[in-house]
Amino acid sequence: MHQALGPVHRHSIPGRHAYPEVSSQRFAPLPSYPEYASASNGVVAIPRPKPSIQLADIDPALYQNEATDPVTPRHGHTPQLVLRSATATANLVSDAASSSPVITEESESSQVEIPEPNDDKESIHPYKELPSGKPLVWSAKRQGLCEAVPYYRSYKGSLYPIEKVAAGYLIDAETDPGDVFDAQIIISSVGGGRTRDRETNTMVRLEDIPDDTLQVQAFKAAMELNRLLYPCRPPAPYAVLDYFRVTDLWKQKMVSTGATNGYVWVWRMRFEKANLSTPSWWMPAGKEMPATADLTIRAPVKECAFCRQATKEMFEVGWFCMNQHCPNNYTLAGGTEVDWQAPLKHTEAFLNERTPSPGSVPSLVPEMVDDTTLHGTEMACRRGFVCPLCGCCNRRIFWNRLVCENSDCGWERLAAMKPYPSETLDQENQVFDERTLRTTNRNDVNLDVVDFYHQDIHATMHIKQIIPHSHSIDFGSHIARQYFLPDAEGKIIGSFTIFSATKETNAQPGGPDELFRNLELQDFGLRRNPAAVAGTKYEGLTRHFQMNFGARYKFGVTVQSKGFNEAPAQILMALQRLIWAKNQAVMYSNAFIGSQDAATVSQSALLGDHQDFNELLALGYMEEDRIRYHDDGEDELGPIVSALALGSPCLMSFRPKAKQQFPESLKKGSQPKKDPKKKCEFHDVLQVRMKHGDMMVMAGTEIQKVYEHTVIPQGNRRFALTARYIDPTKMASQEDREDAITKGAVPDWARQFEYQGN
Ligand SMILES: O=C(O)CCC(=O)C(=O)O
Repeated sequence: MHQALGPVHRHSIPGRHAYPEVSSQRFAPLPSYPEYASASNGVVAIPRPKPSIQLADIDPALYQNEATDPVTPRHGHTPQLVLRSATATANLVSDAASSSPVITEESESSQVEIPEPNDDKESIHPYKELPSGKPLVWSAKRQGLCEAVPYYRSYKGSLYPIEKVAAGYLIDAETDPGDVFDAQIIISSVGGGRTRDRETNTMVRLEDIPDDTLQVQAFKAAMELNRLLYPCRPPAPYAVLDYFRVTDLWKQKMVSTGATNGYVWVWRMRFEKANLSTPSWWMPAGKEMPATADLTIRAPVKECAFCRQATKEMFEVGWFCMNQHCPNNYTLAGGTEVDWQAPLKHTEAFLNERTPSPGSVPSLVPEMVDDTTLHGTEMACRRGFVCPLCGCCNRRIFWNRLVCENSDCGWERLAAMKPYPSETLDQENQVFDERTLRTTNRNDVNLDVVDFYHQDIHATMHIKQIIPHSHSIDFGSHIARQYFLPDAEGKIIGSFTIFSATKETNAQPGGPDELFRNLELQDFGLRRNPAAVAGTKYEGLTRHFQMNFGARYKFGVTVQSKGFNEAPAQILMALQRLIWAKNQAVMYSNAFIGSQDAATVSQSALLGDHQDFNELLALGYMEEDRIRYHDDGEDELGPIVSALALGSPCLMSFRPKAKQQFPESLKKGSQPKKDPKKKCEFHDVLQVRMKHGDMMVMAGTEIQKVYEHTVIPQGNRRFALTARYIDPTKMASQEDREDAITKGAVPDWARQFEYQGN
């Protein structure tokens, strides 16, 4: 039986260990709140290794094509197209074979060496010649390419479309017979449609490339709009070739040993370099560059007598209709069937056709952002950049420095933060409030909280059937709302408490305002760290910046760490506030849980004596940064995690982990058919707004086992200072244990910051 609870009034702080008075709340039904994880778009990914570790805070864009999100062209660039990469030329047929681009020597634009790629390139092209030049823009990491250039932001798949028009293209690692890679012409197939053959370990085609794929449509659009297209290739794992245009797009029969009739229909395309008068760096030294383009050469176009469809004569065997649905397709003039099993060689006329210059061709090198009018955490600053010295595509790794990732280069520039204006923070809060209020009204959520305090739509959304118990506690300095989270059987496993600070609390000396204003301008070590496949070209950096203090916190990401005795005073001030919040949250949580029927409570929910925090992880978020669903459930962690929020507001959401047996009705969509092992995700059961100065406490080890949480900032500059206890006795080595004890000890001078909730 759960007891009925009466309202509590402001400024009533209950006595220690007494069961506090609490306010009961009505709960609204499951709201249809927005989903933040975007769905996959069905673009077929080029083959690549799976990340070796699964991590919650890896940049989500790595595993979903950014192009699936609504994309607006940035920097006002003409959409372009990119071609790729290390293995692309392995089987290029025809006259391109001996002249395919490979390793580079020196760039005209730079005296800095492009480092030797550390992937498989050399073993694939050992016989090929060095190229005559160097790319202006190149990248050792796919994430670097995607973050630094506006024309290729596709983390998955080979195509980068902008508003459904092909803008950048990565030449597929796999090739088809008839592919051409020349100084000015590239002929290739639309990506995707291949499957790995287990016996031969090669990629084979088993299915037609459908006409309505995103890729085919995007290339059609690019061709119709006469857009400039953009390929890229070795010598670096990713190297930008130049602007290209799609001149032809057609469907061709390709041999397939797996297909029932022995072939599949594949979309093919011909790219032509936009600026025909500039050298193509990827051509081997000594290879003659094409003479002035002859714009009069044209391959004849003929109409089929059966289907009336016009087809260009592009193969040496002669003209034939290429309409897949025409009864006369693949039949030569004399009635002989075209031998589609033999590689079809393109005619000289088709290869030598040239299109008149499009006029000015934009620069391949995006301009460095002029940040003089920015504050430093806006997206324009957060994006990567192309090194002005060596052309390397760089990710924004450090909070307030731009550093070229090419270790042979050394280019570096300070990117000092400017104070984030209070008015902008107010605006962010206002927008967030309005949005939340709309959702609140729409879903009739938590109205009693609004009514109760008449001032604060905290708009916590939760599902009444799942979280039936919550209460509010007024500390004067903070209003706390405490939610009791159950497991799938309904037993309480712990609590989540959010302490909302008043403006006066924030403004106190040593309070959140002062902490934020100090931390935002300091370099206290924040940086992004590899969260997946570190060291490879698929390495993914986290979507936020980290620095650890106190005992080392070992989770999937290796974060640099300093002892508390080396931490800035602001970190230790925050730590003391978090210790206060922890103690209050645990006291009230224990009081409520202790009052419940023992059968309805999990044993671990009631927390006995616990250690103070010995670790604090600082996270910095710039525009659009976030932390994905994850738990804080590492074995060495104590049962309580607490965080102080500074700066822009955020939304924190909890959902049961996919393996949990919560009601089916709580699931999003139905079981994925393609992958029966993949569990369906649950809806969020609790969403809480956290604003500047607020603190949250998660209490109970099982919470981390049953639920996962995500935090999505709603503005451009936010810090989260999250404290935990890391148990040295559970650490693997004596060295780690000693290190944790030394680094996790709070220095005596920090006792002056002890916080009493005032
Ligand atoms: O408040 C935040 O930004 C995220 C904190 C968090 O989820 C964590 O550190 O585990």
